[in-house]
Amino acid sequence: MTMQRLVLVGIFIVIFWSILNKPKAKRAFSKASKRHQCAEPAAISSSDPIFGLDTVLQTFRELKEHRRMKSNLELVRRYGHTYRSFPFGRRTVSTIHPRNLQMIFTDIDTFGVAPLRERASEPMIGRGIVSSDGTVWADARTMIKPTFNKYLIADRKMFSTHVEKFLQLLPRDNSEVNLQPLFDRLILDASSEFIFGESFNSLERDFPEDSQKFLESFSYAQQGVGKRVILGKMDFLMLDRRFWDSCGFIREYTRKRIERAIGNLKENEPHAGQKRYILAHELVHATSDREAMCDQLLNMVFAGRDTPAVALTSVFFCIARSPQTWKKIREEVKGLRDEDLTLDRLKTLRYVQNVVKEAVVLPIGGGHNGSNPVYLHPGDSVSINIYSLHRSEVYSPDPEIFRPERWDKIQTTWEYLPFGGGPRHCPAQQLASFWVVYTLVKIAMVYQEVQNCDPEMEFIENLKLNMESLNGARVKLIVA
Ligand code: HEM
Repeated sequence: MTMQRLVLVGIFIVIFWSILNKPKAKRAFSKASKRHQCAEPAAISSSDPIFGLDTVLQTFRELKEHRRMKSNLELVRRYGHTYRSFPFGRRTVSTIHPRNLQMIFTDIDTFGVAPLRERASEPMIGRGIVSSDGTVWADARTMIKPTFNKYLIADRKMFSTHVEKFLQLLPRDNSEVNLQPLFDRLILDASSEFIFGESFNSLERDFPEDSQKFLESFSYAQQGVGKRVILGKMDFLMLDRRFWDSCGFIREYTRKRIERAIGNLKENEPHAGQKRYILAHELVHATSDREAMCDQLLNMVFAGRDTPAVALTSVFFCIARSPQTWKKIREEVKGLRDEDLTLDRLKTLRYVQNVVKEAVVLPIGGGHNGSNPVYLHPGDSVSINIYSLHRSEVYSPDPEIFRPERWDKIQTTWEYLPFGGGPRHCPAQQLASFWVVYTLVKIAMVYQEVQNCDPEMEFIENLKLNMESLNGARVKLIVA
């Protein structure tokens, strides 16, 4: 038999086998579905029920018009807490029901992140704690988690140095300032020092050009990864040279930083029991593979470069529209001295903590009862929308109003997940919360009033991978 014939026979067998097996698989699923008394969730209306191209195009349109999250919330209000759609013909079940969330966040062997994240983000951050499942994730998690706690205890002073530089850049003449780019720089400097051992020094006047280029490339590539997640296997449709150039630059720059960090390893030997916890140095003990190190460190930058800055900007966006809140914060921080600002002391500032909870991801959500289970097929996408979860009216009657006092009464479990949950919850939760609360308190110790300067009162979303305020937080800070 010729080679051509062999190939044709092969193709024929594969097609025949899949036709034969499809009804079998379907039957197995429908049997299992019946056994569990499953029912299909509502399907969102679509003019293309096979390929769902209208759903995909609508997603891109909503992203461009800065209303993707708002539209998601509208879908929840129209279809309920769980519904399905078919972008590119792939069955996607979206849910915000706390019982479903508990299962999804806890059972990480069944609900992996790699099928969605690994392919989309590989050109930028390779494989690591954020993008992968299985042993790649488990090894990285085991190595990284203790570093966060040790670092938090040992090196709190480092953060206060960056905050002092940040405070120097705030106007003292009651003029308008957009806090967003300044928060971005603060968090970039703090997180780069923790990750590489040397800060990118973006708060200094002479912000090095290559650090600046790294930052720009990182933001651009992050947006590209967001688009690639939506496109899935159709990512070849994203013809964007700048995305690939940005990824190339980011990786090259990180390799150089790793070499420098390794060069500085000796200087970081503990002096009198004092040790600085630097992630790159911890990694050197775990692996000698430079590309694996590059992947792990970039995964960390991906997760931590701007998340606390986004939280701080949201806090000030809300405070600027709520003068009462600032008065109460000032009342609570009255009399505090710099040396009081320890992790434990900051945890006792109940009102300040409530403000952060309320603003980081506004109010909270809750579940509808009595719905049937949903049967999931292998390969289905399961999508969780934390924005909609935290705005569900069932748990709290006025979810869109900024009201930190609600946290005096609310106890949450799987209804409030700003740091995720289960085995993959954010390992930097304590550190990031400390950075946010510390910065807020330091500003409140200097300024007696925060006035809004933004003519737009509504929050307009800017969805990159995180959601941030499109207009930042434009305020006047009035010196006490
Ligand atoms: C207010 C700031 C922050 C928020 C709200 C936040 C939130 C989250 C959330 C929701 C997740 C789970 C994501 C998912 O798997 O879908 C996560 C994971 C993660 N975060 Fe954070 N994060 C913050 C700051 C940071 C910082 C500063 C770092 C590092 C310096 C960091 C490192 C990580 C890592 C490595 C993961 C992946 C954990 C894993 O998959 O095992 N985060 N974070």
